[in-house]
Amino acid sequence: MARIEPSDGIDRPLSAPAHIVMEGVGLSYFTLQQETEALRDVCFEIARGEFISIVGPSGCGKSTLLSLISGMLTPTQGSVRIDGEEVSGTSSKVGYMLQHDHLFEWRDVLGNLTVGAEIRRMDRKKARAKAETLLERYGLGGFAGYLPSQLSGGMKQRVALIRTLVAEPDILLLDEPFSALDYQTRLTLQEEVFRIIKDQGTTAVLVTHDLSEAISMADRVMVMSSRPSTIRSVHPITFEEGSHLSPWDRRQAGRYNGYFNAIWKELEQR
Ligand SMILES: Nc1ncnc2c1ncn2[C@@H]1O[C@H](COP(=O)(O)OP(=O)(O)OP(=O)(O)O)[C@@H](O)[C@H]1O
Repeated sequence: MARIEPSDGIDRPLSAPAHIVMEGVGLSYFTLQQETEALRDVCFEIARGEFISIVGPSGCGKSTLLSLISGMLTPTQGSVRIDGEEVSGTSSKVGYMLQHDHLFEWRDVLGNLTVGAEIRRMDRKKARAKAETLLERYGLGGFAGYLPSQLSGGMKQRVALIRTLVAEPDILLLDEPFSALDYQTRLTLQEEVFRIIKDQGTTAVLVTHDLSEAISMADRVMVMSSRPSTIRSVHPITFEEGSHLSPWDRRQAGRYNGYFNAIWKELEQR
């Protein structure tokens, strides 16, 4: 029987330089009626090019964590740094992919891909050329003139990913990007998105409720506790068969079930 590496849940120092660092991060939401403490004393480092999955109970603060990395939220305590610099506001270096594609229905695929460049008043020609190259590379070459309503759900999510990549982000934040898709499309897109991220060497942080997705895509899986949430444990995911197995191959690999059972038990304990 295949053995899995023991994981004591303790985060180890990175072997590569840190790309994203959170130190003592706390985040509370304030409304007229109440204060909601979402995160407390969150500390972690993510290396450049690393793929991290975040799992945890519903409402524990996973999306909040991504918003802090993206600069859409500012921590109430502690600091968030990217490449050693304190995050202050949003940046085109950080891309976001969400559960729903949020494509503009009245713009064709190419128009959707270049909208970010237009808003940021970047070179339109350059953005258009980049968009066309990416469409070609990722199998949507013939669809530049299609409207979103003429595409399948999986194709629309692929366009949403390409739209993010046009800005050449260093960091990709993925907030349940496959959860609205049917099972077969979800598996196919996981394969494609994984390959694209590895091709580009992008640092990726995936929030998901699907433990199988978390384990099959990530270098490390972070488990969050319930609210006020902190990082409960970190599980490095390694396979004897090699480090560049696709998500599909990882699911068939010997250590996969061991990881699944260990993390599932933790999630059950809350
Ligand atoms: N804008 C807001 N104002 C007040 N409270 C908020 C706001 N956004 C989130 N919260 C609260 O903060 C907590 C964390 O929310 P968040 O969306 O980050 O959790 P999550 O782990 O991503 O949830 P889920 O797994 O259900 O998607 C929740 O209790 C939520 O109700």
